[in-house]
Amino acid sequence: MPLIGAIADDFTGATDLATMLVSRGFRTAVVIGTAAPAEPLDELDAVVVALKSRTAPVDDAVRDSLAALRALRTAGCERIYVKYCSTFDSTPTGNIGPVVDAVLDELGADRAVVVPSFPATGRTVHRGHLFVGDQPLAESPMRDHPLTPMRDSNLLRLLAPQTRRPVRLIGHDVVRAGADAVRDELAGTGSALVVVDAATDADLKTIAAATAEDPVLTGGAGLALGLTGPHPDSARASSAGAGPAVVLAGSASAATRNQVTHAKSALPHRKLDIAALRADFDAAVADLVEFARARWAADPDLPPLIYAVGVGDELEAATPEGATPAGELLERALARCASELVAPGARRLLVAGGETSGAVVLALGATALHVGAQIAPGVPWCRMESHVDGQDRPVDVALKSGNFGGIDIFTTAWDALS
Ligand SMILES: Nc1ncnc2c1ncn2[C@@H]1O[C@H](COP(=O)(O)OP(=O)(O)O)[C@@H](O)[C@H]1O
Ligand SMILES: O=C(O)[C@@H](O)C(=O)COP(=O)(O)O
Repeated sequence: MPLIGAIADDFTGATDLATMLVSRGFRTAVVIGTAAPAEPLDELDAVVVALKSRTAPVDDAVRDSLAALRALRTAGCERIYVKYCSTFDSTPTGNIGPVVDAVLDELGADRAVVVPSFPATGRTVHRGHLFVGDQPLAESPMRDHPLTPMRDSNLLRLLAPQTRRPVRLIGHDVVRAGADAVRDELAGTGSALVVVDAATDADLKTIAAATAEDPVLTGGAGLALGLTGPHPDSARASSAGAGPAVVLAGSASAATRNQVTHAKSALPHRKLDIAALRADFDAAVADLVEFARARWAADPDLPPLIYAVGVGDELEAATPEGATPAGELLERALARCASELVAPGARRLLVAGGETSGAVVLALGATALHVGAQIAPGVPWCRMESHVDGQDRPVDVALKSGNFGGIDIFTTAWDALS
């Protein structure tokens, strides 16, 4: 029976956590929504449920998370890991606090640690303040995220309006005193969500050791660094990696913009045109699909890049009266491009952005992702079975979190497949 059941609030987050769990010795399945894993449960040590709940209305996020929780419990998962973004992406009305509260209530538990820290990707927490590299969260590019602008760096202040429980802090002084000190401090907190400082991998291991008996863990993927599964050699082989490739970049995050701008000098590229999509969605998508197919014909080795924004491009400031919001329109467009490109041959897709990845994978009708080779911290290749136009086709996908990956990831990620 799986030991760990995880509920991830977006698809990039799900594969981020899954690749960490695999590296820590857990044979891990990623399932979409409440789909059952394809593997027999006795061959799994962890199941990660990928939801598209990060920016959903709070009631929907809680409902979907509880459905995932019940499915995981039915599958035999003993501990629950609530995975949210390492930059704590959420709004004042949710969804991190309400989902964690609902999971704790359902399990009859009263407390959970809150650990977004992931030093390998530059996220650290000091006195409850979240840093992205050297910048406090609210001074980082996450300040201007189109869906979840983060305007405060203090996790206690961010979480307080989202939860019914008191929010407390365990600082570095206690963490550096070791797992017993953290465990003692936690024992005295009563019912609470407890933000724990962590700036290094060693801190994450201390917190994981201190919470080894906790039924609920919450955090980014970093906290899983402190978990140890029973199968150290559980990494799966990558797929054959054959077939036409495409990059679909819907993220507006700073790292993705830089990656887009960098890749434009090497890859054939097209920018999504919001006005054209609003004027005639089908025609605008057909144009993008035709572009990609023509580029494959001209040079099968170069993946075309279809993207939303590069460095210096503006986000749409306000949605025109009665129109579909740009974010939703762009997600739908990239999802449709994905299904219309898989049908005629695309077998390798690199998708940038959590919401975008959710839209793409759902449009491709997949029910599970099988984690393969890692491209960068938090970004693995995954194998999935797509179901488009009544046909099943194997596809390799990499779901890249907006802010993850090196500058050249759109041109070099393919090497990890061969
Ligand atoms: N030019 C733009 N104007 C408005 N929204 C945009 C623009 N470009 C991208 N977006 C939207 O921003 C959101 C980015 O979210 P997501 O895909 O989760 O990326 P990230 O992982 O960087 O958060 C998506 O909904 C996307 O459609
Ligand atoms: O924890 C993280 O940073 C990622 O796993 C993640 O959730 C990123 O979200 P997006 O940037 O929206 O892809």
